[in-house]
Amino acid sequence: MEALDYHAEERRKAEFNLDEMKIVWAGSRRNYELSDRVARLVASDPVFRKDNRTMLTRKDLFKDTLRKAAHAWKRIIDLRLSEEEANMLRSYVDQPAFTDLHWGMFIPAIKGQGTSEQHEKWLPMAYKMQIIGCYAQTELGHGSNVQGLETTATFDPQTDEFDLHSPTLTSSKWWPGGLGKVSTHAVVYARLITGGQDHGVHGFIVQLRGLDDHLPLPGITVGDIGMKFGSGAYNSMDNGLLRFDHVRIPRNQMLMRVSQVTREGKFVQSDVPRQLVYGTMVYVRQTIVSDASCALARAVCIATRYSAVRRQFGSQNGGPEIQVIDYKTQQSRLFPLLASAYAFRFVGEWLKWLYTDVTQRLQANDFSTLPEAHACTAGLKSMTTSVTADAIEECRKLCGGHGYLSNSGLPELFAVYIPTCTYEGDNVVLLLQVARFLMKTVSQLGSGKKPVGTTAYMGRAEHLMQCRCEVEMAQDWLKPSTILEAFEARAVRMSIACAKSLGKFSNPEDGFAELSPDLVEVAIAHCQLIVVSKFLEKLQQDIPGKGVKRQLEILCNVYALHLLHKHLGDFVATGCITPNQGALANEQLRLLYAQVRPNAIALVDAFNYTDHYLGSILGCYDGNVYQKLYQEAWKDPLNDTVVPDGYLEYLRPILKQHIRTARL
Ligand SMILES: CCCCCCCCCC/C=C\C/C=C/C(=O)SCCNC(=O)CCNC(=O)[C@H](O)C(C)(C)COP(=O)(O)OP(=O)(O)OC[C@H]1O[C@@H](n2cnc3c(N)ncnc32)[C@H](O)[C@@H]1OP(=O)(O)O
Ligand SMILES: Cc1cc2nc3c(=O)[nH]c(=O)nc-3n(C[C@H](O)[C@H](O)[C@H](O)COP(=O)(O)OP(=O)(O)OC[C@H]3O[C@@H](n4cnc5c(N)ncnc54)[C@H](O)[C@@H]3O)c2cc1C
Repeated sequence: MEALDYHAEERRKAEFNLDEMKIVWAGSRRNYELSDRVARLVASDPVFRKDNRTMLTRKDLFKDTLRKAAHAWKRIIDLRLSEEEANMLRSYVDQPAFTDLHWGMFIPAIKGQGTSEQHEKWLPMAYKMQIIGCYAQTELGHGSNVQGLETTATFDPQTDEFDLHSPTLTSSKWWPGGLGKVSTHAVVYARLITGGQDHGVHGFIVQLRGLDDHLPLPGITVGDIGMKFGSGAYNSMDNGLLRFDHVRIPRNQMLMRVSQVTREGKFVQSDVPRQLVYGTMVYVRQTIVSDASCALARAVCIATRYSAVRRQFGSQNGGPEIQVIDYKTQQSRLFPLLASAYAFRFVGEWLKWLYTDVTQRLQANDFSTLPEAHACTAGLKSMTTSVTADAIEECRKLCGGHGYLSNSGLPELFAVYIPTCTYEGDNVVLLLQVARFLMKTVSQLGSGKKPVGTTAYMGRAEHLMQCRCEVEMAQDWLKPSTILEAFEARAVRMSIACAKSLGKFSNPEDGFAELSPDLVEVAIAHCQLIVVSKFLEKLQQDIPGKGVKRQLEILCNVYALHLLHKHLGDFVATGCITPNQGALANEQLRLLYAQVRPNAIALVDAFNYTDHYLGSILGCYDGNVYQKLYQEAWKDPLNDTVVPDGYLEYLRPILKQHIRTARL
């Protein structure tokens, strides 16, 4: 018997080859096959069930997380999964866990900041999970300002050890994931002090708990920081607190790739830039951009499928009502998000390439591209996560009342996702880093130093400052060079205007602080330009499959023109386009939405998400939403009994009070 599919008609409307689009989304046929296999493996395993987790108490949720992590590890070993497959498996399990920090930060910190001897000693144990580690940087009093950390690591030449100490309450480590209840070790960031001199913040490998009894080692106070936003969600993670009372570690546990302390206590700064101490954050920020496309795609998939099932108003002669996806307002809210998911996917792919390139250069002691890698990872992490967090909430609203039900999957997705705007660098703090980089680039324009990479367009500032947009008709906005020039001109004009305003301040730091809201806008304009330009570059590639490239062109235009419409004030105020050209862009945008419409369901099918991963009744593949909502309601614990617990104590006395009153 053929399976019921409420979206069958929608799927028939698609004008492109879905299988080929799935490959474009996955990045390659190999990636597609790997991720498809691993996603199905997770979806079919009852241990990885997650439909009940918002009902669990904190303790039960945490134990469930430990159980899933142990089971995932067993599957990884039994099936001899590669590191890449193992990462995929953990991400499809879709439950924040200590393993994210062990594999995602502890190991990368040792790899990036440790020496080869330190790699040999620590990495084999970490890879086998004989030790479990976390990344302990943030403190109660300082997160963004890493140079303000207070924990000290004082070298004692007598014993060849560091003495780790938390001198104040605010120096308590606070937030590290996996620290609270699980980690046996941590990479701890502390101020290095030798001979009474403070050498700034460095990383140290510190054992926290006994490997036999899991008890904190002497001098260490450790625990969980408490419940976080939402039910389920990030509460599966044991974000922790940590204090040191003169804890001793051997000298060779300082991560010594960037700087060293000799046996005599001499501090040696190598020719590696000190910013490499921040390298793990750069790595994770890069992964967060790709993850943003996944989270956004997930929310968009739910909202798109539901919008095709949901009908409201407009029934004629007793016929069906209108699918809400056919309302132009629904399209103008939903389709830019669909386009953004694809845009973030491609910029994420490019950022991964950039990161790999900078890593190879660093190994060869070429540090020239580090500032750009920092600016790109910081800026794109900030921009994509802010958009995604807002988009998840918009998708909830696009699903009307049912979007607010836990089983729509959207509330939990929102709750898990939003801290991404804060962790790995607060989004505003990161945009200010991008702005610094841009202002530095502008200040060097006259010096003969040619801007390269993502700021190469600034080298054409003279042209971009006075060019005029040539759009006369709506369809002129479909020309890639017209779009690109408008975004470049807007970014460079905003940058130069800010640089000029900064020049009016006698103290540049005062100027930077005063103008910081404008500088944030400049950074956003630059990041949007990067995303638009990488989408356009993607379209230069050979993309096989009937209609696939055409759909991507439509999505790219939607992405660019919706940004232009949203930030029309910037484009017009900087004289990049006229108000009339802005209106033509909006006209073209409406035409593009009509072209997306028949392909919308297939475009979200291309994400290839299993129903397990989506975790949403509204987004399920077959679209059988109402029956599933109805069945699911009866599974709620409140429906275990017809009359609720508490009726006799609390309800009945109120309901019966009129009898007593009447008797009085
Ligand atoms: C496939 C596997 C996937 C695994 C994924 C794992 C994902 C796991 C996710 C788990 C979930 C959550 C984990 C969360 C973890 C955390 O949150 S860890 C803590 C993160 N903390 C932060 O991000 C702090 C943010 N603050 C900073 O980064 C810095 O303090 C800040 C940059 C804001 C300022 O630093 P200063 O040293 O004061 O720098 P400044 O004076 O402004 O700049 C000096 C100079 O240095 C350059 N710079 C700064 N940062 C970097 C960098 N990271 N890399 C390179 N260069 C950097 C800066 O541009 C300046 O350069 P200039 O040329 O002198 O101007
Ligand atoms: C779920 C979660 C997981 C985490 N996991 C880890 C982990 O594993 N390891 C770890 O070490 N840390 C972790 N953290 C901590 C995280 O990295 C920090 O919270 C983050 O870097 C932000 O720092 P903060 O909390 O000090 O924010 P603050 O800097 O105090 O920010 C507060 C406000 O001040 C503003 N602000 C701050 N500085 C400036 C400035 N210079 N200019 C303008 N505005 C400014 C910010 O924009 C924000 O609005 C985690 C945090 C969360 C929420």
